[in-house]
Amino acid sequence: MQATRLAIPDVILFTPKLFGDERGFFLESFNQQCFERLSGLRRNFVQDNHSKSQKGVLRGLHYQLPPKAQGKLVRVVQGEVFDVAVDIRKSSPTFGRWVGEILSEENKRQMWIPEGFAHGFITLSDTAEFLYKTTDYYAPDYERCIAWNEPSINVQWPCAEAPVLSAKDRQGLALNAAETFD
Ligand SMILES: Cc1cn([C@H]2C[C@H](O)[C@@H](COP(=O)(O)OP(=O)(O)O[C@H]3O[C@@H](C)C(=O)[C@@H](O)[C@H]3O)O2)c(=O)[nH]c1=O
Repeated sequence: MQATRLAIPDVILFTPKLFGDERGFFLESFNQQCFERLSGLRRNFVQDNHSKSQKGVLRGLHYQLPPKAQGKLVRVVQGEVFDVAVDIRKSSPTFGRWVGEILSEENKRQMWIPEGFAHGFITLSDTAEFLYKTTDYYAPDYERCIAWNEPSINVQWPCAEAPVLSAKDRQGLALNAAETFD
């Protein structure tokens, strides 16, 4: 496993070591010791999630507030997405800034989205299956959504047409109206 810190260095891109042979391939999709060594963090992942999306579907920008904040370790096992993390920690020098990376079946990369970040992705392939581990349980009362197209964040989503959104995501808040992290 190789780790690269992104322009917001608390967000980490992991590239697993791939063992290919005539049967196919093998990789370690999660190894607690490697995660701790490469990130310098100790986290207890308690939930695994799996979603499938059609092309043009955008899910985000989502987060849970403390005491139910979630760190997320995300990856794609089928298809391709553009995955985005937005720093919403008020005390951070990069508050309101975003980073984005392509995650795909092909590159097998994983992104660590720490607590204190809003997260979203857009599906670039016909379909995409998205898997992620979280450091706390789903808690709908603490769940919040910032609008995917919040102008002050200005994520450069790689899509020409209007994305497909859930009813909830169409109600995403402006950054200055959203509860964020102290
Ligand atoms: C996220 C989640 C949803 N659900 C249910 C609630 C709802 O009926 C259905 C679909 O939920 P949503 O529309 O919120 O799913 P989705 O839009 O895929 O939400 C996810 O988006 C990405 C970007 C994230 O970062 C995740 O943390 C999560 O917020 O699944 C759970 O039971 N457990 C969960 O952990």
